[in-house]
Amino acid sequence: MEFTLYQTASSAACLGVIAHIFYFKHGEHHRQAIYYVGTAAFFPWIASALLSRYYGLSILGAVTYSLVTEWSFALALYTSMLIYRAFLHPLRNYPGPFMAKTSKFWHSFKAAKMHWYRDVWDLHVQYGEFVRTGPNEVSITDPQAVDLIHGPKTKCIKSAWYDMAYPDTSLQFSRDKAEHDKRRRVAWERAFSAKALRNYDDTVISHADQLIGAITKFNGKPVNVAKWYNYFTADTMFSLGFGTPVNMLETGDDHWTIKILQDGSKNLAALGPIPWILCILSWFPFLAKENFAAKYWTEDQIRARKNRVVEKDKDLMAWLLKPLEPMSNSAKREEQWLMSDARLAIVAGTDTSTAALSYTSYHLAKQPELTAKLRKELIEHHIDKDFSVLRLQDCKHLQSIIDESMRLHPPVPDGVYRMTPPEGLQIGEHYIPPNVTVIMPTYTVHRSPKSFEQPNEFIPERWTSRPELVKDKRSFMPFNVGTYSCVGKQLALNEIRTVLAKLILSFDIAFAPGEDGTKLMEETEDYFVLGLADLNLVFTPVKA
Ligand code: HEM
Repeated sequence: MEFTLYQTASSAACLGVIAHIFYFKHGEHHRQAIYYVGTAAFFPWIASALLSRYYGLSILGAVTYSLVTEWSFALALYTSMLIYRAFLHPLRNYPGPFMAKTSKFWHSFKAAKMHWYRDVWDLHVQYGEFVRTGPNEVSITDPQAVDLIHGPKTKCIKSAWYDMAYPDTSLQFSRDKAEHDKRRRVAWERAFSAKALRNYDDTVISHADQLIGAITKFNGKPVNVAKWYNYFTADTMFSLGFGTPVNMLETGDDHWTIKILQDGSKNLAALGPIPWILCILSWFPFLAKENFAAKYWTEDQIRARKNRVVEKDKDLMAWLLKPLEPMSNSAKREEQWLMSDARLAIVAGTDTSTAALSYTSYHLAKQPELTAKLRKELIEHHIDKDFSVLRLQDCKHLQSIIDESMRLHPPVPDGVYRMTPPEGLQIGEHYIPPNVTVIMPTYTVHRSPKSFEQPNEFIPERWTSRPELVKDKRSFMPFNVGTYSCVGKQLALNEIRTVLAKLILSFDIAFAPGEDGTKLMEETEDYFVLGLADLNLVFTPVKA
């Protein structure tokens, strides 16, 4: 061999630095991660075979040269990357924990503890409104960033986080703006038009009545509402999504698919910050056997729904099955959109509304006088005599209590990940360079003293008679705002208002003995949506 081991290692190390500076430092690489890992796994053995065949090295010598080459390359590449991220990166002057600047593993490690939104809150208390939470990521609580990042005219797009299901896609996970806007227009917005929503009222009301029936049967004994609200939202979303409920309200038990979907979301919480790992794992479906079982089960339900005649436009699936225009020329791709959007409806529409209902009920139990006030309002609007989902939206106090609960406890507390456009983003005095992930952490934004007076206090009147307590309304965004905002918002509000109105008209609501809501506040898990801890309440029938 003409080169010494030392010369080989030095050359490989130089190549590693060059690879970082001229290739890996630019653009996105997570989708190709499987090829890099494959190359790293096979390179030493192929190189060893070539070296022993053409350079006459012994097997041991060839393997040594190959491994030294690979490891020197990798070590230099990672060292170059770490030095760049820590000291030379355009975000180097943004404050944040040192470990966060060097690797997303730091975020992943923290997120695995399932309290990420509170960790981010602590970071903002320590570092201010702009915090570097990753090598290429800034978390922002400044209200003037809302329009720039999320508003209708924003040039920001969805970040690499949305590739966690790649190559599978759905409305929420589509990163291609034109494709996303088309899918939203041809299917989802029609499914949630004011007219379409009225067709879902009967389903919402009938599941709400089932819930009230189930709670009545508890006869004053404690009810874990976090669980029962989840039965309601899941049954409603399965009824609207697939045209048939999963009967959780009837059996009083979790359906296995809901449990798997929730467990799957938990695993994604820890790995979501590192999309390249998820892209690699997607090549090994046997690692997520249960998730695939749930996926195939939901796909069977959709096929069954396709063959079932349902009263005209009575469910959401009716609209997903007949988009205004196809998304592509391929029938296989159309089928993929249908399947993933139907799954999205279930995931997006259950845990979120469950959280909103549970936290609002927590506040009702904490301040019993609120229930009496709301009951009076409902009676004034004749909701007790002539129940109407539509007219519930005129009940301003009810809405203020829902809004104030969602302000203090947003069901998607982490916020959503966006990427700055090629020209970067100027937010006041702060310039964020191009292709940087930006996130507005909803929980922290909702409690910003810059936007709300007494930000940590539950004061529903800030949404009615005391508007001076809202200093910057842009900061209130539980459903997010702009092009990518929640398309199911009105359905969610209809569900939440209906259940609350029916409960308030039927029961007085109080904490169960030994309950004060601490568990809900302290032990609820954050995995992008919330995995709620128990909340035990007692419901006493209202005297006629
Ligand atoms: C209180 C309840 C709810 C809250 C707080 C909520 C919140 C959100 C948020 C913050 C987003 C943005 C996610 C992102 O950009 O990654 C979103 C998107 C979405 N939500 Fe909701 N949601 C709720 C209920 C629902 C319901 C009942 C549905 C019905 C299917 C639904 C369907 C969707 C869909 C399809 C998207 C994707 C929209 C898009 O990317 O264009 N959500 N939601």
